[in-house]
Amino acid sequence: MGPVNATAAPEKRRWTATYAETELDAVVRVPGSKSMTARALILAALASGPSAIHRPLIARDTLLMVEGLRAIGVGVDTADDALWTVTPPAGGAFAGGTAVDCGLAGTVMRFLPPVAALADGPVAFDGDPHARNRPNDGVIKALRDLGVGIEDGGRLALPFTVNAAGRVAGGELAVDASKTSQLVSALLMAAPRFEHGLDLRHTGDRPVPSRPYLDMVVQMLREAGAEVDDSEPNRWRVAPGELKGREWVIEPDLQNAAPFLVAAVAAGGRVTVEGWPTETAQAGDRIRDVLAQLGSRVEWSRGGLTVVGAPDPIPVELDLADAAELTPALAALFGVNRGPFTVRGVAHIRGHETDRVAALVAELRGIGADVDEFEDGFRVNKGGSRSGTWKTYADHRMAHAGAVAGLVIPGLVLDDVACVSKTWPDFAEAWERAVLHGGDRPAEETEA
Ligand SMILES: O=C(O)C1=C[C@@H](OP(=O)(O)O)[C@@H](O)[C@H](O)C1
Ligand SMILES: C=C(OP(=O)(O)O)C(=O)O
Repeated sequence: MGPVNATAAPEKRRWTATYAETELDAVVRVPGSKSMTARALILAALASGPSAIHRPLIARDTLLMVEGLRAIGVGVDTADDALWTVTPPAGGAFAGGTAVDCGLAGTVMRFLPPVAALADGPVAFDGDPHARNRPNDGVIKALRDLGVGIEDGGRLALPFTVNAAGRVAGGELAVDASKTSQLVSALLMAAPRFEHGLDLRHTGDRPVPSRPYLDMVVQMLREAGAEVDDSEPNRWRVAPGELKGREWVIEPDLQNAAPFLVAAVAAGGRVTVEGWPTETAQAGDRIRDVLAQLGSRVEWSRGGLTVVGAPDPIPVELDLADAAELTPALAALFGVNRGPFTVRGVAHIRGHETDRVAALVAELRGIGADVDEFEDGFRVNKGGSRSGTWKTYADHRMAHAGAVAGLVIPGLVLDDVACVSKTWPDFAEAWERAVLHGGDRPAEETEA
């Protein structure tokens, strides 16, 4: 079982980031992928029979998804931390007349409404205060275009109610998914249950960000038995049909792993993330190329992926449109005593847990860095090293960034580290273990 009240917004907790007195030598075990767990839960709920999810992520976002599914009549047994079982409602009939708390989870606020649209009555959605500022106009407009009634008080954002009538006709649909790829993932997963399936096009002026997540959803839909044609750019066709209940095995979360690998560069030394998949659709896999580009050694050893940090990382200009969640940790790496460093292509992270471009620029300037802000990114001209308070803005990845900065800046205090509960409640403890005690298995035991 997860901690009590693990779906509530966490109480704030100050934390002095762990300072790295010496080079790192750690082997780290990270929890399951948020994105795979969320998709497995949704596909299992839509399936015609029960499913099992091995090594699910147990964190606020996925527990909110579980609660949301339970609210519409899905049976989810979470008693065993290593294996969740999901039982769809009899006849696939989701229950209306209920409410869903999205917390701050993009996956919940986007993935669940199209499923709720199949329920037999209204389903109300709301979330944390900042969740109301996150872009959700795409989901609301798409469901309206599909003939589903939505009450949103004209806000085109949370809170809103899906006035479900038990069926969605489906068919052709055009959306602008430039603010979030999750809009496409959400519609594709529910599509096999639409009477005519879905012929979805992205017609926005800007590209869909975070594209590996679309490969992930297509792959998982096919594994569940759906017929998906994604052969044309910006178009996805999903045939109506049954989704099968099945066994899902969740990979380690590579976005949560990334700051640990970045730490090997920031503090020097080597860090291994156990069980890194050799083939994956996870966007976080991009960190391998990025760290190699900076001059680090990246190799398969010690039961996972090992990074030996570049002593003098090469300044880079990165387009992180496809893997933008890597931005905070990399910004902290170059923002302390280093630079130049440029990230572009990440305008959409202004709509993440906080405006991450603005937040990173503010916190890097707070430690004395010279930074230019652009609409779609920023440039660190010269890093800083002033200690003080690093604000996290209720954003787990801002906490990860503060942890990276604090490896090198003695006494850096994060105003709140509890926000990590969104995807890894024990992040701070795991970080401390990795920096001070060799991580989850002493490295000398794993020498091959
Ligand atoms: O589909 C998913 O599981 C995700 C897609 C991405 O969203 P955006 O496309 O909004 O960046 C990513 O940032 C998020 O953490 C998880
Ligand atoms: C953007 C993120 O989350 P969400 O799924 O809430 O969009 C994230 O985890 O970095």
